[in-house]
Amino acid sequence: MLHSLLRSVGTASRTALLGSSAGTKTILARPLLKARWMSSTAGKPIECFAAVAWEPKADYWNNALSVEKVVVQPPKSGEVRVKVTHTALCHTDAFTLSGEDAEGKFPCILGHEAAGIVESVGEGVKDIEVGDHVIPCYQAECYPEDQASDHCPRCRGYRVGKTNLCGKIRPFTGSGVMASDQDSRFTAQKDGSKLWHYMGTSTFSQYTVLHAESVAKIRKDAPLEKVNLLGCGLATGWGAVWNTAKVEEDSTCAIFGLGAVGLSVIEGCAKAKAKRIIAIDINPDKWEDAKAFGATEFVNPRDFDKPIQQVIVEKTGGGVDYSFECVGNTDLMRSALECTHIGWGQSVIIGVAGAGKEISTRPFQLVTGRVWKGTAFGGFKSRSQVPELVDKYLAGEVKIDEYITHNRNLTDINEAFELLHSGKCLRCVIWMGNDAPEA
Ligand SMILES: NC(=O)c1ccc[n+]([C@@H]2O[C@H](COP(=O)([O-])OP(=O)(O)OC[C@H]3O[C@@H](n4cnc5c(N)ncnc54)[C@H](O)[C@@H]3O)[C@@H](O)[C@H]2O)c1
Ligand SMILES: [Zn+2]
Ligand SMILES: [Zn+2]
Repeated sequence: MLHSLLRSVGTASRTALLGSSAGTKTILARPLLKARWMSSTAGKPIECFAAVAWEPKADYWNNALSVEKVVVQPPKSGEVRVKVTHTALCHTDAFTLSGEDAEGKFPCILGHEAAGIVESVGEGVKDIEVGDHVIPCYQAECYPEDQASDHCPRCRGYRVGKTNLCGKIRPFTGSGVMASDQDSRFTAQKDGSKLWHYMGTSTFSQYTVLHAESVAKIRKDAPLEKVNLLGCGLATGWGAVWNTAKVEEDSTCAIFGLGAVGLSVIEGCAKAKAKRIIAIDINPDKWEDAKAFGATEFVNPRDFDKPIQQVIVEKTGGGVDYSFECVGNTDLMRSALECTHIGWGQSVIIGVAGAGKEISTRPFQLVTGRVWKGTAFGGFKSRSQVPELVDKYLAGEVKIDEYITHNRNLTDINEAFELLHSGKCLRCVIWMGNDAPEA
């Protein structure tokens, strides 16, 4: 895999990607060079390497991305150009790459779980400076002045605090463009083709352009190769427990799906001092991980010849207080709702289902007091709360390292998708300078 990919990148490009070509020295993150290259690249297009998704591919794990040179335009008004140092792969990237995502727009540069360093800022950007360490956030958060005017109705007036789903730039991030001119900042170097942005982040590129609303500034002592995971999966799982469900001490919880998201839900439940944490997965190999993150018991639906909701209701004497669907399977969403307790049970949907899929249950389930909820980015406000999560990690209050099962170079990103697909990988961190530690 690695070899065929390197072949497709080509020898000259490969040398450049590894940092020994003068033309691409911007790729290097050496602190001594930083001040010089930052001032020399500001205001100019940057040529660098990115993993381009030219078209959707149902078998996304099979060499779907092309690592090649792209040109990244300077940031325009209200934008920030960031040197991406590390990015992880999330199942949402795989989902879009597979063609299941109705919003997927190709060709594009995927990626949304990353960290990096600000290279330059566009006009009018107030609180972000060159050299700042940042986490790109696919769920943007507008500024207080937007909330005081008509710029963001979702964050205005009596609605303040009701949701983290700020809408100010969502129409643009959802359609692969930047807000100021509704255009892209990326082109392919080989033929000038336009490449669309993805989720307002596009972190599978050594440089990316972000709306200032999507940039969470973090402290400089945080290891970028770890905290990049706070850009999506872990924040989502913890937030589903703490912000969306608000799990209480002594409660009973069921978690369906034990990938990184499900495991972070388990960690969140353990931190909330839940008494019983039931981990559910069709892959029995997941039990050891689940236990390490705080699960108290494991259930494999394939061990039973009755519906899993019935199994859980019987096991808990009436149902769980909280359940979380972390797979993206609409049948499982129903099971997750129906295994909660009559009167107060709450089920939170986290998994992203394929385009056109619908959920169903008997209305009686809701009439009798169960609550069906969903969460995006765990309800966290990104710019203001991601830095707090970084603090929590550095204070030893939450895990990150334990979710990182693999590290790979950008040239090996297709292998990373293969690992993700195999179920053997929780999170694989891509080192964008091709300097991943030996596996
Ligand atoms: N709502 C959000 O903001 C948000 C954020 C990040 C990820 N997601 C979504 O969360 C989901 C999980 O992400 P992940 O990265 O942890 O994925 P993952 O693929 O690593 O984990 C999924 C797990 O579900 C298990 N599974 C599959 N089918 C099952 C079944 N029928 N019953 C029980 N278990 C089953 C798999 O064995 C695997 O362990 C994805 O759908 C992803 O797109 C949502
Ligand atoms: Zn807003
Ligand atoms: Zn994600």
